[in-house]
Amino acid sequence: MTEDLSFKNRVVVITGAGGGLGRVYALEFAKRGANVVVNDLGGSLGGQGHNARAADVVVAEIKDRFKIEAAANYDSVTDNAAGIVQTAIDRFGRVDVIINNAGILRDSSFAKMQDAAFESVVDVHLNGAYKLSKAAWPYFRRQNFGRVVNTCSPAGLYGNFGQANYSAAKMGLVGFSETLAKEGYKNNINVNCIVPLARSRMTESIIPPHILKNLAPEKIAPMVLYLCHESTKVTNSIFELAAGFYSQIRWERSSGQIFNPSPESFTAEAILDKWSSIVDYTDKPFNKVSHPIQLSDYNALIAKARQLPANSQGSGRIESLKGKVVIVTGAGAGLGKSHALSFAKYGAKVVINDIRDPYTAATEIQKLYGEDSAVADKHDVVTQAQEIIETAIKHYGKVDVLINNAGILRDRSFVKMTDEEWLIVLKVHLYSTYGLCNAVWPVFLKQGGGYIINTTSTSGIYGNFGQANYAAAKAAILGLSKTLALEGLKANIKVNIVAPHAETAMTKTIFSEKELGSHFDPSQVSPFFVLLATDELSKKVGKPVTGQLFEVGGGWCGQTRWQRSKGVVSLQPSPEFLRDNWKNLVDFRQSTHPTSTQDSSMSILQSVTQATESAASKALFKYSERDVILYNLGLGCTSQELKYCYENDPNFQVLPTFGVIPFMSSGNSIKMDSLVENFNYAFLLHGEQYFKLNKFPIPTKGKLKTIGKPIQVLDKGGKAAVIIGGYQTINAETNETLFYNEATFFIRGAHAPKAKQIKNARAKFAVQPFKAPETKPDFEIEITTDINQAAIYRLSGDFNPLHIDPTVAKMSKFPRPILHGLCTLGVTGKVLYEKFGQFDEFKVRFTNVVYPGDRLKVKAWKQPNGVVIFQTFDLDKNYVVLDNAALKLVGGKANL
Ligand SMILES: CCCCCCC[C@@H](O)CC(=O)SCCNC(=O)CCNC(=O)[C@H](O)C(C)(C)COP(=O)(O)OP(=O)(O)OC[C@H]1O[C@@H](n2cnc3c(N)ncnc32)[C@H](O)[C@@H]1OP(=O)(O)O
Repeated sequence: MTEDLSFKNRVVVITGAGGGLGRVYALEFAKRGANVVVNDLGGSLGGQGHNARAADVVVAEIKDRFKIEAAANYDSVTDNAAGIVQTAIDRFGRVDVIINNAGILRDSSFAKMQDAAFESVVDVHLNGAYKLSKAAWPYFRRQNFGRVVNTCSPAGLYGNFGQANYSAAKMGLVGFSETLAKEGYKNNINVNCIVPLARSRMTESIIPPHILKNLAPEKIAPMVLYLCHESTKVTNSIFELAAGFYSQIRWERSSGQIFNPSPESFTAEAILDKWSSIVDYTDKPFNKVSHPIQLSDYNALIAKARQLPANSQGSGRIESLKGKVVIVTGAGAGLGKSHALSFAKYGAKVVINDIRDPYTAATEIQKLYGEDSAVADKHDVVTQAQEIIETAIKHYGKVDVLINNAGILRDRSFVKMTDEEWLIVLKVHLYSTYGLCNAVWPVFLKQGGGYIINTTSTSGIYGNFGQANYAAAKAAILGLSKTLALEGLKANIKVNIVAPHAETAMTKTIFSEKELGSHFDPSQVSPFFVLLATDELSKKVGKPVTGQLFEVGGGWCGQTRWQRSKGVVSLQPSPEFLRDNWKNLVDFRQSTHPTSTQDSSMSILQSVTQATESAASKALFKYSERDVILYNLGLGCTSQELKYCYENDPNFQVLPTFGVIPFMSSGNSIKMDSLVENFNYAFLLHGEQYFKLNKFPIPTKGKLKTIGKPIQVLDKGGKAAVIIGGYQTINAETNETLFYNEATFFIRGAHAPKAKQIKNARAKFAVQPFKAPETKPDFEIEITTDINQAAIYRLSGDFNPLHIDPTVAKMSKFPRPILHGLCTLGVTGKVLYEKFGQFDEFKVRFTNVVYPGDRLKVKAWKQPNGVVIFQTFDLDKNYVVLDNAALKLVGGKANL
């Protein structure tokens, strides 16, 4: 199919269209025949100022280039969203598409975040999108057609340091969109979310320039156009995209664990005992792993749960809550009261906050657990967060745990929802959660840690008819919490999120007839909250449990995470490309589970780099004397060594380790991301290298071709996956084989499932063990690497930013850029070649990281049959960096 998707006679409203993404969308829609309302307030990135020019310039450009009418609008989405839609109606008589794109940033660490920075960002992104959608909705319903694209961000899905406000707003848009999609379905109103990473005013300040250059807004527009076309049926979906990479992202819910729900044995200890099963994503007899758009079938789960015998309590007792101070908001009744009672049972002191009656619950707890066990607090969570924290400090001198539980419902279909109903629900759930977290944060920082458990809802995760306000607020809490978890990690503050399923006064209106009275009791939820606030949980898991989302109720406990399709890449994308490749785009068979903004962004950019390189690798590897000199310089050769640096020297030559260079340009004939799960280029390290030279000296120029294939794919206990590629390099003109390489890549955090593991035969020398003897070496030499060594070496073809870019190095968990493994190999190879002469086989294991500037010591031991075992040691770091290493001299002769 090649036919162009036309937008003739369609009217498209785009907010923030004076520049960046919005402008490119506007131009693309207009190019395809749409009348566009270019809305731009003309404000600065921080949201101040007013300047009509930005929208005018785009309108003029549209008219000039495409000879079609467009209209400028300068209203703010927060103050007059209806005015923006009105411009469409006044100028073009209808509105078909709205793109909620306008945004501002007010980044700051959570410790320093001001209320105004939180509120203004939520206001523009979330409330603005609500108001514009609300204004367009009646038109969409009447004409039985509408398309909405809301702009989310990786910061919303995964959290991002310094962006608590932005994460909340952007994730809020996900819950909001899911709800609108459900409500709009029967009127042919499609609502989707895009999660772009694009070059814009916003990203320019936070993404390194070499990455930015791939992030053109032109690569995002095709998806927006495709989603808005009348022939596109896609709705209620989320798409992550950048730089020509397009994928779908959806929720994945673990099969979880069922327990007998009766309070006698459904305890925090019982849950702790089965923790690994709760976070296990394999099918179980009672439940399958799922990719839902709604809550679990709790009726079926509780029916099965009730059949179970009493739960095992395991061997671990929970002691860490004794004397801890726990604030529970909305604790006068329902879930909050149940949480408070559960904490008190474990020896904690509870602050019972409730705006109506905190006293009855507090008295009940005091009667059970003593006068000092509870204190009532009647402050308003929306306006008196600070006072609530102070109640705890005044009575108990500290706060250890904050449970944000207070909530209200104002359910109403979107078409009827009033602005008051929207705002009050956001205030009670989202603004109060923010406010309380913000008020307790300095207390936790001072105390050296703390626990926050925020309450979300399945409506927030999946959206729910009639709950646009509640879904938006609860999803926003999710985004907020993910950022808090990231920011809190170093300070020992753990933040988790639970979507409870329980029948309370608040939820009475939304439970179906069938469910009411089926005893989804709060006691089936509270032990889970208790466990999340214990030290025992992280101790058992072996790392901090934080930033996680759980669904709990009726005796069932599960975890929910993001799953991303493998996606498709196009270097010259178009809406038609997406239409024609849609099946592949939404194919989840080779999915990943990104967990952080860095993780997600790096793997996207890697997919694009691979595709680019793969296109390039179809070409020849051509090299000249210039490339030879550059390679030799990259290994530290100097102008004192003319045979390596001057093409007219009679002995001009390339060092023999050049045999590892040509294969790098074809490395992407092996698609690493499809061989292992959770592949992330940022966590790839070169593990080992073997090569064989069939021709020496190596010609100083040539045209070569390399064909690579995976020969082994291994799993290292879930901690890493290893891919070993075999690469044959031939002279493209004579077909003569020049080199054979086996490269081992060690990918931290990846996993090779059984079905994908391969174990084909390897070269004999490559797998032979070569332990460094304990005897005195036959040869040793010190080499000082240059501080610029990686900067020069990369020009020979390995442009992995890990070796030059401090930001990428940090993402990969190194303090600064590291040296290429093959550079350490080459530096070592040079001194051994000069000492022992020509070799034809060579292998090493990279055992530790070398930093440019490090001093190295190479030691070598001559063996029978012309083998030389060697080892390279980093004198600055005091560790071995090349081990299990040997070379085989040509003809078995050594120059010793
Ligand atoms: C062609 C196109 C693609 C181009 C890509 C270009 C990529 C380059 O730009 C990237 C680079 O140059 S990175 C720089 C060079 N490499 C390094 O610095 C890595 C140094 N090594 C390490 O840090 C650790 O050894 C480390 C982290 C690798 C392993 O350490 P640990 O996690 O402590 O492992 P350990 O517990 O000791 O062992 C676990 C299992 O893994 C095996 N193993 C260990 N080191 C290995 C290594 N270096 N290579 C391969 N396998 C290795 C162990 O044998 C063990 O396996 P098993 O469990 O089966 O016994």
